[in-house]
Amino acid sequence: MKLNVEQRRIVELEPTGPMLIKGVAGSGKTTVAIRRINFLKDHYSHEEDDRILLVTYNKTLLQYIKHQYARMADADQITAERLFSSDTEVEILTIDSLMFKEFGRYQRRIGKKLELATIEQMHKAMILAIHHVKKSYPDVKLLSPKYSKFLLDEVEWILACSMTDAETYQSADRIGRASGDGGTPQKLMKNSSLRAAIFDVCLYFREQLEKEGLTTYKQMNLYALEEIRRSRKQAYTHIIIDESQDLTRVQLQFLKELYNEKAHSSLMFVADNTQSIYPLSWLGKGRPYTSIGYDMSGKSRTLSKNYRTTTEISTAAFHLIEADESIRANVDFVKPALIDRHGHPPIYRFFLTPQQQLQFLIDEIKMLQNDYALSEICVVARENRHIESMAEGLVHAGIPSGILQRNEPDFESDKVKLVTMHSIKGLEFKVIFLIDLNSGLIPQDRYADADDQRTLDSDERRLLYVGMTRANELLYMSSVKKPSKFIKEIDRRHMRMKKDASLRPFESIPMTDYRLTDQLVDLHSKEEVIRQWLVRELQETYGYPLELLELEFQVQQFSKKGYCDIAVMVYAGGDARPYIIAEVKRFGSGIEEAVEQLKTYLEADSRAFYGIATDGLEVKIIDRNGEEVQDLPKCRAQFLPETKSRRVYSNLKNGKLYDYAAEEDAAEHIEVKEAGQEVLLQIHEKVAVPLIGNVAAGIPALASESFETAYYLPREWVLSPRETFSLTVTGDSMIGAGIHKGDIVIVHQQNTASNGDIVIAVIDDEATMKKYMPMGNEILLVSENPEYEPILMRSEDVHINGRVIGVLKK
Ligand SMILES: Nc1ncnc2c1ncn2[C@@H]1O[C@H](COP(=O)(O)OP(=O)(O)OP(=O)(O)O)[C@@H](O)[C@H]1O
Repeated sequence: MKLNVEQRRIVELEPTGPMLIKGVAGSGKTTVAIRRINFLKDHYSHEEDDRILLVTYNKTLLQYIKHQYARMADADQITAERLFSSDTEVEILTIDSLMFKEFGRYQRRIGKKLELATIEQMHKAMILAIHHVKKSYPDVKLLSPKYSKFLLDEVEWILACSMTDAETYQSADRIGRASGDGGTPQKLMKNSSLRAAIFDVCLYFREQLEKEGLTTYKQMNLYALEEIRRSRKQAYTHIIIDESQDLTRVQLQFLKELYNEKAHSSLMFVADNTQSIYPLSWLGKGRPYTSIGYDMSGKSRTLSKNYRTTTEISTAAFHLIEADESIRANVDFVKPALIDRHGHPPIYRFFLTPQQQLQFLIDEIKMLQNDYALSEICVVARENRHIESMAEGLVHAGIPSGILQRNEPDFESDKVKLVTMHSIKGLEFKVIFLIDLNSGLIPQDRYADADDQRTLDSDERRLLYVGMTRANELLYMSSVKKPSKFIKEIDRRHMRMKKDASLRPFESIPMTDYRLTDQLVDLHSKEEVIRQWLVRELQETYGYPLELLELEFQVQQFSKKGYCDIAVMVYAGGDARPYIIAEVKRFGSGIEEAVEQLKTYLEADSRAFYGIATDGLEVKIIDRNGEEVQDLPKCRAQFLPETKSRRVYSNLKNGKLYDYAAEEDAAEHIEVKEAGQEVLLQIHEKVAVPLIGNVAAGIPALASESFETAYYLPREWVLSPRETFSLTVTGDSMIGAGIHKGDIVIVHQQNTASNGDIVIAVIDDEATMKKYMPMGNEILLVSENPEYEPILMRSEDVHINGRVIGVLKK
């Protein structure tokens, strides 16, 4: 794999103490972290005691890194072999294993063995603590067994933040913390008797456990920190901390103690706060690095290109994040930059029962097996119980499946993997099924207090974002009974109902937006909701103008008359005939009957080609032989009453717009008018401009060969016919300049450009269309779309492929 310019620069950064690498999901943070190890080893690890540590968040991630490297090409494998050989100079370890080792030393030193308390033991100690402290704080309502769960959580947080004295807790900002379980009305004010009481609970709780020879995971970390501080064993010259946004304060302090600061040492925090999913994490909540003793000003680098997923999946995932101001306001928030890698938009399905969802997965996985190994498919749910029951269902249906174990994850065997959203962090699969995205389950419905629930919603939203951004190629999402409110926040335009079909998921349309109402008898019928959705889909997604749609279209079946719910009429030889017919049923009522009805209509009227039956939940498309087909055809120009293809030509050479029409079958027959004028322009000479591909592919080296499609333009619109080509626009980075996906850009092949030109530029072997703005030795490539950040590049890293001189717009 070839790193991009920014990634390479980070790998080769000169070590200057603490530094921060911020990046969006899939931007290569882990990749960069691993590559950097060898760079440090080769150039900044020359003293005898120099050692390098890469810390991963958990064992799954550690195993995953090993697994990924084992599958890489030769050059990378050499990297891997160097890393995973029994090399005393480099260690790749989980934060837990590091701390557990130190905890062991602590126990040996004090000569006492401490066991991890079970949930029940912790609960018991908490109840004792509540009763004990209540005596001193009789007025504090929170001191009640009813709130033991919340108090336990708060105590864990106090310990995780190493607040070892009451004053620190009294003045702490409880960023991202709820104020109480079950809708406790009090907010936990600073310097209050409430906080004093909670801190006493914390002390007494620890005492109780210790008496029993017990400890908690968070307390164990504190012991480890105490031990490392005693031994002052600064063991590593370079430390790279992956997923640092999820570490607790104690864990961060612990790593700081391991850092052996020298003139050539480095401490690299690799983070993405948008993926911070643990409520006890310290930096992920937006706290500054100064809170752990580091000033990162001028020491941070950003990776914003998501290489893992397609633009379609990234866009849908980002919609979730965009809807939450508190996530975007985080100091270290990085807006993802989209890359020109396109694929299938996420598929969303809604089901009435878990059995329907299971059946859908079974059918879909069986179909996917033609293109994917089972090990490339992963099913992800919010809760363990959902993956357990899904695993059982899949195995029962004969699909080899297994839950990915945290400690010993099996990535190799050819089985569908199942995992929770928390555990999939850092991993990736070609196909992801996110199941049970149900109301009340994600986000969990835990607090009556609106502020508390909002805080929890943000955490849960990030969790779903993590899940969505794990997919390399295909993302499925599904809900049962009632969809999660997050689903509604993802614009339907970014989702599909079915694989390889353009149909978007069902959405209920308000009656005020109903279309073709003049053809309706009963606006209130239950089927109408479904029909209106399908009308909109036929119009917006498939491009059939409303004038072509007829409702209650009459089909003559011998002596009987039938009426199909929608007919899409097309023109052929001047006459309109039905082309697609549709039957709709009440939401969720099944489509078998509708499919049978369609078949008889298609038999009766041999002019119709396709039928579509749907109840909003299920959809089936058939051809006139009754065979199932993947999708409906989109509207084509020849379906319309006229046969000319009409476009607008925006001539960037003179800034004028023209109405442009070409015959569908004889492209050289063109008519051109200045926009809005009646008079046709005289065309003395025409040139054929070949369509050689799309913008993402750029202009190939041998662009002078003959190509199938060409657009004919007046000679004066181009500069030099032999160096003029056309490309289809694939992305939406220039919508502000009126250039949209599907438009055709006319490009003059050239290697230079002037300020303000729209150019096809190649960066890292990838072509892209941008506005060109030179700035000294660097070049600013600007998108005309606020969603995309400008890219500043060194001139030598940018290759100009051509200049856009005109746009043929639909
Ligand atoms: N320059 C590149 N070219 C092609 N693929 C890349 C490049 N950089 C990274 N990738 C690929 O993108 C995917 C994501 O990389 P990686 O896991 O390192 O990202 P990350 O930022 O750590 O992701 P996350 O935070 O979401 O876990 C991997 O499949 C990796 O191989």
